[in-house]
Amino acid sequence: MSCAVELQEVSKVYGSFAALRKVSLRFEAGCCYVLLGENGAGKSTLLRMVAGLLRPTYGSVHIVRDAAVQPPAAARHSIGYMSHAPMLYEELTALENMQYFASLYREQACLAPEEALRAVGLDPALPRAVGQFSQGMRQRASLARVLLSKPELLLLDEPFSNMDAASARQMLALVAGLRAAGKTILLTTHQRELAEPVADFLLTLQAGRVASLLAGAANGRLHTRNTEAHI
Ligand SMILES: Nc1ncnc2c1ncn2[C@@H]1O[C@H](COP(=O)(O)OP(=O)(O)OP(=O)(O)O)[C@@H](O)[C@H]1O
Repeated sequence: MSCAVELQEVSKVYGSFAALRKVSLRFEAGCCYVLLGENGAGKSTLLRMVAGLLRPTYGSVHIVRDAAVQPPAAARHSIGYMSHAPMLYEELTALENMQYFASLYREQACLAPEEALRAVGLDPALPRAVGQFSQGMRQRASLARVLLSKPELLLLDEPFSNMDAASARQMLALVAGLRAAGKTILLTTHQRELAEPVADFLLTLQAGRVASLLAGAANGRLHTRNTEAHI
């Protein structure tokens, strides 16, 4: 099962300022959308709204899973949101972090902590605290935390930020693997050239509006759907 997302006439207004203006879009299930746009264009606002962390001032956001159409809050078990901040405990190891977050998913089948770390190429036995990790490792640990709950819809805010080129390529390969596993992915980035190979669609926002929606390099490339995939 995979999630599609529908936005109808969505606006987000702060005081007299509109961060998003009448955005109507459908994000198709199993596709990777790369969200582009200058600082302040509204990318994070859109992602946070799909995650159910922000409510639209006007309009509606719905998550569509098979026949079920739900607001994000009701579909939260299907949604994995990775924010700018890693949201990990710096003094704990990656495994201890995963064990802690897995313990929060009592009513939901989730990945084993070790499995989530291996899925992002981290050694669960690494005795180092996350605070001592490189930015690339930290971001991968953050992705592992998101993958723990086996979300079908992944919302990744700047997953390549502040990384060296090798770490960014590693993260990109992980995103490509998740796409191949049939996840729906919305990711924001300022690095268009880097992300384009995994994009089914490139969505550019400008001052809170959709400026363009173009086919990306991965568009039409068959997904190697792997129903056995755990990620
Ligand atoms: N809580 C808030 N109160 C007031 N204005 C806000 C709030 N959150 C966001 N904004 C404004 O809304 C606009 C869109 O912000 P958003 O973070 O979505 O942009 P972005 O495209 O993700 O930018 P960046 O690439 O810098 O992360 C910005 O002008 C921002 O200052």
